[in-house]
Amino acid sequence: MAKKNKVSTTTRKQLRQKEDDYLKKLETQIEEYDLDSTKHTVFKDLPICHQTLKGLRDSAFVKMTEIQQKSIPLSLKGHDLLAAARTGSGKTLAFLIPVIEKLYREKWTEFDGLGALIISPTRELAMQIYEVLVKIGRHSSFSAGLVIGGKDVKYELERISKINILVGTPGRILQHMDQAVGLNTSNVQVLVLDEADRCLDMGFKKTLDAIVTNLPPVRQTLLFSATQSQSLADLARLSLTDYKSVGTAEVKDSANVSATPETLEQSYINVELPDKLDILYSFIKTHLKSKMIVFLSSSKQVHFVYETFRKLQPGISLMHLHGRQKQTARTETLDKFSRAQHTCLFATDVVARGIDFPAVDWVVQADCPESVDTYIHRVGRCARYGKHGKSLIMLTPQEEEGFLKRLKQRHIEPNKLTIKQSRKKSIKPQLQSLLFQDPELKYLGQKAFISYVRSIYIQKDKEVFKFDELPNEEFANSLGLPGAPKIKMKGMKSVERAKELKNTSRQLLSLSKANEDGEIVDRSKEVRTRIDKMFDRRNQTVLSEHYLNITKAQADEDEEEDFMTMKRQDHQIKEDDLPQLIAPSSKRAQRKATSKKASLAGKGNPSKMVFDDEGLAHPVYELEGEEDFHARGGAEDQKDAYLSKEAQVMTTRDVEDKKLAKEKRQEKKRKRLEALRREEEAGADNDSSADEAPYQASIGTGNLSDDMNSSSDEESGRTTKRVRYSRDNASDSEDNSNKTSSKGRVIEMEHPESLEDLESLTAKLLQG
Ligand SMILES: Nc1ncnc2c1ncn2[C@@H]1O[C@H](COP(=O)(O)OP(=O)(O)OP(=O)(O)O)[C@@H](O)[C@H]1O
Repeated sequence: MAKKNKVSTTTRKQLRQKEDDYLKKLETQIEEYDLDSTKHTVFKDLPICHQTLKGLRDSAFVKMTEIQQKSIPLSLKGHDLLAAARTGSGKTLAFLIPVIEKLYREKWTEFDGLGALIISPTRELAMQIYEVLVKIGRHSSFSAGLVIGGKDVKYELERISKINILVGTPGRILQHMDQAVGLNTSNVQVLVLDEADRCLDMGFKKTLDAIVTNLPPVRQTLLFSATQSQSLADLARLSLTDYKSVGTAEVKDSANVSATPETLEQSYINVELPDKLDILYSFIKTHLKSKMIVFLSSSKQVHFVYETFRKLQPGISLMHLHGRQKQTARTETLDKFSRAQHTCLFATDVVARGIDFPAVDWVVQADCPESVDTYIHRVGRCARYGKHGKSLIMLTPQEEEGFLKRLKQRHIEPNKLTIKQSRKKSIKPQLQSLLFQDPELKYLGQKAFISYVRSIYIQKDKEVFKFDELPNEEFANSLGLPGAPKIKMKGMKSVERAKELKNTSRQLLSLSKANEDGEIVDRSKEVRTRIDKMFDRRNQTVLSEHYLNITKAQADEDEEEDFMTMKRQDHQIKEDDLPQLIAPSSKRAQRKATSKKASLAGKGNPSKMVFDDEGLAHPVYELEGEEDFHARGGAEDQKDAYLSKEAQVMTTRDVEDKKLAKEKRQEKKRKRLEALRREEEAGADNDSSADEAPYQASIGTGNLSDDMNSSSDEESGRTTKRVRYSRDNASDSEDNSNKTSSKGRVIEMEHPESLEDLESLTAKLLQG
């Protein structure tokens, strides 16, 4: 046994030695590795471990892409890196391989905690990176974890301490850093930012800074992106000092090099904004055998186009994906779209970056992107890894010149396409009819309109996006809306901004038929059809429902319209016409407002009015036997006589009513006593005097006393509790015919075991 142990110890020592030798050899190979990328074209040439090589081979990765050839050796040598390469050129592997290798060479184990942190700006991208990591790292012994928003944070918390390589979105990673006791970041060896320019931009600045302050200053940092826009100051935040750049010059602005894939065929069409949906629909109809992504500027746009096009049934499966969907729905769509052959996905820029959808034929940018970078990322969803792909961007006449100029500066020159009029189909009537039938759709349309207008308004590049020139009314009609929703700007901070908005708000105000003083122009003389009116009515309901129910949750949902509110132009009603709907603020005042008594108070005594044949109202005495009445004299003269006569009648009636009520009461009590007597007789046989545990309960207004007993009914085989019911009821004391004293009168009942028992007991008591 001892010998065996000795052998195994020796073997272990030998193994360790062998491993150390292997690691030393790897280190030497890395040091001596020739950085001339043309010399090494396959992964096998790289100084990386067997396990990683096997993982790559199993995943059918054999030949390296250009960015991989250039960047992996540098990363292996331990340099910080700023790498840029076209979309779909294999950047994911370019950073994952060095991460795995670094931990391998450091002999990382699960007890060493977190060794590498990979940050991605979107959940979808993080998921994808994680999948590739699991694929190529399947023969390694590290543990990997994915932390993204929308997932169960508690579940993640429990496991996070054992993770060696963590992939996630900035917000969720920081949340874990704040919450997870087990997440020790003091040992992190490598930090990776995928889509670095996005991670570094203002939206993520604070979060990223907070994450970085939790990391050790001595570490390797790798930044990857298809576009590079960050300043040196941004890089300094990440303590990138002596870093190497790969491919950044090409991507940025070197002469004649476009940042888009060479295999991508790019085109554009000039489309008037109100024709956009017609063209989009016609495009989809003529590309039914394609897999395409249609980019729109906002979630609301996506939602609206998806819902309406779905109803129009173009003949291809439709999907939609945007950031306001639940994570499960997003993941499901992502998965479905990846697997589908012919399909159309309407999406926001949430999938513009990094997502590797297989075999996408077309990328259609229905709304102009905010920048050339976004354009590059969007079109990069097709033509990936050397495959062929096509892109189409729709530019309005206002956007065309400016955006083409921007593209040209980055050496992107899409071909102009024209639309065959014969293939163009107008869907405006269908949209109008759909929105007319479905108020929810109409509501979506209004939201889509507003979010589009807003998206144009907030764009920084005013040479491309001209808010003032938007054909609002026509655009609204093209969405199927009867008119442009009125948009009220909020939060205008600077005078300049206010000035800028003056023209446009005037334009919008004129649409709402109100003059500059805010007076409503009389629309009664306009010719309005029955359908117009119905439309208005429905619309009112929809809006009121949504706007009256705005809660905090909804406010979150509507954050996009933070500085805008919507008011339908044809909803303007003069304030005088409206009933007072101002809600009282205090609870007391609210109670008062809803109390009938309070609402009648202060209105004086009510007087009954009767309407004559002409519909005129009269006090009741005026119309009683009208002719006789007038024969007896004027109304004022007869008023007092009439009132005293009526008072006499009422007194007589009152006496009769009281008498009748007393008789009814006596009859009821007589019946009740009879029933009680019958019950007492029937209950005498089963009575038990055995003391049992007290039982407390209360039913209705009667009190069950503490001396309630329960007994066991052995015959029936179930526990039957008997309760002594002592009633102290004021009405009983009035009853002189009752010989039993009302106080302490005992009614013995079966204690209710079930709800039915309870109900029957209540019924019995009430009867009694
Ligand atoms: N060496 C390789 N051999 C074969 N296929 C590869 C190789 N490297 C990457 N790929 C494939 O190329 C596609 C694009 O890779 P990846 O998603 O890493 O691109 P990317 O440069 O990160 O793109 P983006 O800029 O859009 O994020 C993926 O399907 C990936 O599997």
